[in-house]
Parts: sequence; C-alpha cells; structure tokens
Amino acid sequence: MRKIGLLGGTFDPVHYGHLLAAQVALDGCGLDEVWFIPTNVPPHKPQPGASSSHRATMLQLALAGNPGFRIEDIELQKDGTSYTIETVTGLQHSYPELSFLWILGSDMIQDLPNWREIEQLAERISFIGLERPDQPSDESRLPDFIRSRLTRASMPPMGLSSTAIRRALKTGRSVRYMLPDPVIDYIQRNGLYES
Ligand SMILES: Nc1ncnc2c1ncn2[C@@H]1O[C@H](COP(=O)(O)OP(=O)(O)OP(=O)(O)O)[C@@H](O)[C@H]1O
Ligand SMILES: O=C(O)c1ccc[n+]([C@@H]2O[C@H](COP(=O)([O-])O)[C@@H](O)[C@H]2O)c1
Repeated sequence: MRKIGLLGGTFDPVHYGHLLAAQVALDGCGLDEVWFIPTNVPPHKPQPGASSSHRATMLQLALAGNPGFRIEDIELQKDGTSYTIETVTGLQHSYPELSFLWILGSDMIQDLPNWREIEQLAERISFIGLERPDQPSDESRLPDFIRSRLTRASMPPMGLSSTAIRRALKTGRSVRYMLPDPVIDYIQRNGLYES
C-alpha cells in the first residue's frame, strides 16, 4: 500500500519549517508522498490573515519542483471549520487503496487530546510528530490511545513560525531565508500582511 503523509496547516504563510517537516517525514518514515492540506477555517486559532486563495497560491509556489509534494484542497472545497476527522474520513473514502499518516509539530501533538472525535481519529490514522524548538511536547501527558499511534521523526530544530513571519512583515523586517523567494515576491506583490 502506498503511504501518504498529510500535513495540515493554515500556511499563513507557508515557511521552511513546514517544508523541512514534510521532507524529513517523507524520507524518515518511508512515505511515498506528502500532501499539504490548507485549512479553510482552523479549529483552534483565529481566522487566517490571508485569504484561502492567497494561502493556496503561496503553497503552490513553495511546493513547485518537488515531485514528492502536492496540495490537497479538500478542506478549501468546504465551508466552515476544517476538522481533521472529516478530512481523514473523506480521503480514506476517496482513496481506499492508500494508507494515510498525519504529520504534525509538537505544538499540535500537545493539542491532540482536544481535537474533535480524537478517539475515532486515532483509530483511523497514526501520527508522525516533529519537535519544534520553542514548543517541546511531553508525551507522558498524552493518553495511551494517542501515544500508541505516535511515531517521532527527527528534524533539525527550526524555530520558524508563520506568526513570527507575519510580525516581521508588518514591521518591515526582512524575512529572507525564512520562506522561499517566490513566496516572498508574491507577498510583496499582493501587499499581504502589511497591516
Ligand atoms: N518550524 C516548525 N517545525 C516543525 N513543525 C512545524 C513548524 N512550523 C509549523 N509546523 C507544523 O506544521 C503544521 C501547520 O502549521 P501552521 O500552518 O499552523 O504554522 P505555524 O507556523 O504554527 O503558524 P502560526 O504561527 O500562524 O500558528 C502544524 O502541525 C505545525 O506544528
Ligand atoms: O480536528 C480538530 O479538532 C483540529 C484541531 C486543531 C488543529 N487541527 C488541524 O491541525 C492542523 C494544524 O493546525 P494549525 O492550527 O496549526 O494550522 C490543521 O490541519 C488543523 O485543521 C485539527
């Protein structure tokens, strides 16, 4: 069965932390591909600063040239909040021949017990967790049913976040080398994150 890693996120904007996380999961966990899933409305954070269409275009620019990466727009096709249980159920229904794993950083690992229908989600899919330097996760605090479905992939710690990038852009500081140049050009051409 082909193994597909799913990296869900707001990608507001996409940055090298996302891209490296996807690449180490691909290489380290024997995945065939990683699909990036931009949320419509994220469940546990404020509305994104950029529209769905801008976030999807930035993602497209960032993924160009990597045959192992692609965008899956299932969440953008639906109105309202994007719950992972619905996304995973939908993808497993559409692609019964594929095996899916959900990739997430340590901030989200800590948050898993609060996700919608997490027991059912953990029965459907296992998780690949990556440490973020600023947000260490304590696995011993996770319930057994999540811990038993969690594999770690090791990643050179990258203290990048979309929040820090939006803040830098707002105050006119450079974001060079934090995200791909074509994405920076797109942000500037479209005047994103200025206010
Ligand atoms: N630097 C990073 N290292 C490892 N994982 C990351 C990193 N940045 C984001 N991720 C993971 O990628 C997924 C999508 O993240 P998201 O799009 O919310 O980015 P973010 O940088 O956390 O955004 P924001 O700062 O707006 O909250 C999440 O699982 C998150 O934990
Ligand atoms: O399904 C849930 O309850 C749930 C709660 C929080 C986050 N998620 C998913 O986790 C991914 C990363 O979330 P975020 O907030 O860091 O963009 C994204 O795909 C979200 O839809 C999902």
